[in-house]
Amino acid sequence: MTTTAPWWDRQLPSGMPSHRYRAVHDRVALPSGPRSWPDARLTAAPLWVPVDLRDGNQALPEPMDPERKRRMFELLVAMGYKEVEVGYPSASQTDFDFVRLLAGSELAPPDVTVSVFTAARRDLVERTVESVRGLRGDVLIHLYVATAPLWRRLVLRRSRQEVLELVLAGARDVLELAGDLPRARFQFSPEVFNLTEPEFALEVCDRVTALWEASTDRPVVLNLPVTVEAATPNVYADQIEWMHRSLARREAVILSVHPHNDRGTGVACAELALLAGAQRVEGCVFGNGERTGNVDLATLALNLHAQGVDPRVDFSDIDAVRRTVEECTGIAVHERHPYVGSLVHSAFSGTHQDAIAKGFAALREEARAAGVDPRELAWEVPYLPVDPADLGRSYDAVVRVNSQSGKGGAAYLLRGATGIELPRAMQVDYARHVQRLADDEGGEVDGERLARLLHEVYAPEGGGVVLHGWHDEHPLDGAASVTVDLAVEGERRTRAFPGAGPVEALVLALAERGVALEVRSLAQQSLGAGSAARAVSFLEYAAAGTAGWALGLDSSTTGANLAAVVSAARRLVLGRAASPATCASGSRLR
Ligand SMILES: CC(=O)SCCNC(=O)CCNC(=O)[C@H](O)C(C)(C)COP(=O)(O)OP(=O)(O)OC[C@H]1O[C@@H](n2cnc3c(N)ncnc32)[C@H](O)[C@@H]1OP(=O)(O)O
Ligand SMILES: CC(C)C(=O)C(=O)O
Repeated sequence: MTTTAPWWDRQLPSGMPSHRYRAVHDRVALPSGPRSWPDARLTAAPLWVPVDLRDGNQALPEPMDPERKRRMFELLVAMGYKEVEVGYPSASQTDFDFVRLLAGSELAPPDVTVSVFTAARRDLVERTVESVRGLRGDVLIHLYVATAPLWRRLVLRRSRQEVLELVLAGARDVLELAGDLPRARFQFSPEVFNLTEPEFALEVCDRVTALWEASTDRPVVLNLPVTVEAATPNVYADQIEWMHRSLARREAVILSVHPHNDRGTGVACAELALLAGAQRVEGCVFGNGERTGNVDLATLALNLHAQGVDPRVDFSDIDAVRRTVEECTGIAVHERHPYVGSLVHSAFSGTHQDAIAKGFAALREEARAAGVDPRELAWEVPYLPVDPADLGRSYDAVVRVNSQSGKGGAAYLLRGATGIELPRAMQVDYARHVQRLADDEGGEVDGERLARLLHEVYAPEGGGVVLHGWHDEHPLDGAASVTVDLAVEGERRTRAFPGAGPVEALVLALAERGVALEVRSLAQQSLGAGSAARAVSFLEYAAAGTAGWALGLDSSTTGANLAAVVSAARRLVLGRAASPATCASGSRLR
């Protein structure tokens, strides 16, 4: 195969020392075998195990104090997690005390399994077992030993055989010290599984499950971690599928994964591992953990939700979850974090806003036609993979306006802030003003500012045009007429216009005073209901080679129409003052 780059690829060697690294395939060869994960589908949530209180906690610059541990635990339980790794009780007094707190209180419900972590050292196992005595529910004693060659050579300084013996000695200690605890089960993790020779990982795991006599009544958790992510997720999927097919006592094993996120593909690793036969996932709620973190349980759960699969944990108030996690870890969740970031349901760009607004309108219309709440309908809104309302978010932040936005976004936000639905052609004109404002002021334009802008542009004050009053007369023996009491630039006159309607009369009165305009279209909308109802009029006018829009608001539709004509006249007068050639903010007629 040639390595010559095609003509369209002009990238040059970077000069970075990439030659110092070796691909995982060159370090750990996976035995070939059948592979079914590429065709599998995720149809059910796995057993989730948050390790925020252990793996997440050990990675914090300032580990959680007892109060924060407690809050995190309560949150996890309230969200519906049924197995929680609560600490490394032999490693710190805080962790030991926390497990004792759980044992001596009602904090851990009986249906929640409490998992505790230990290395393979007898004194550490002893202390671990001491910590869990008296717990009401199931207990999982989680033993780990690194099995990968680099760790064997540099960290443990033991041969393969010696590492196997270390594991078995630890497993014997666990069995001896905790085997008689009524509700204890065991877990083993060959740490750095992903960089361990598969046959060795298999041998170690099979020896442990044999020693612990794994059975369907007392299954053993085999947790195969991506301790340091080092390969593309398909490699991990192959490793998991091979283990899944090769393990002895498979029916007595709960196959678990524990991906880290060094390559940024922890979520992909977990998902592909589930396709490949894993049944349980360890991770942290928003991906806290060593280096780039543990796999993000929120993303995994909500990825399922967004595919129509019940995640079996509750993220319906995701911001409350985020606040607690942030307070407990002291680490802020990024604005672009999947599902939970403050910006992830917001669209600033015009085409996205347009599409989202159309999606919402279609949903509203479908719901209206079917006589149901929109939340009962299948979610199909472009650019929004999930309904923000499912996560306890309002729609307020969905569309946000800045200089990248278009007419759809501005109109959408204005509608939310004022209830006013601009006619489509007026949206185009208004968007130009919004764009100018966003460019001039920089940053974001909120709904309140959009409402002010609407009034400033389309219903300006001043211009010397004041409609003091009007009335119509319908004499029984004569022609109807409308009388208009109008001031233009300080000069007030009252005049009757026989045969004219109110709008026409006002237009004629203005023309007499040198403010000529032609009404091209007039549309109305009512705002609110009952005695508080108000009418809004949208007037499109032409005058002296220009066209423009004006807005009128009043308690009656006629009053709103007349107010819109006054607004148009003011715009013309103000525009003349600003520039004799063009009308203020109006567009020239072609
Ligand atoms: C991938 C993971 O997340 S693993 C979990 C990591 N978590 C933590 O380390 C948090 C808490 N840890 C601690 O507080 C400490 O490491 C303790 C209390 C457990 C042990 O402390 P120390 O006895 O001082 O050992 P220290 O941490 O310096 O070094 C680890 C020792 O354990 C050995 N070791 C490492 N893993 C294991 C294991 N799974 N089983 C047995 N021994 C192990 C190392 O080879 C090293 O031994 P050495 O001192 O003979 O070289
Ligand atoms: C030992 C296991 C579970 C672990 O924390 C890891 O490998 O990251």
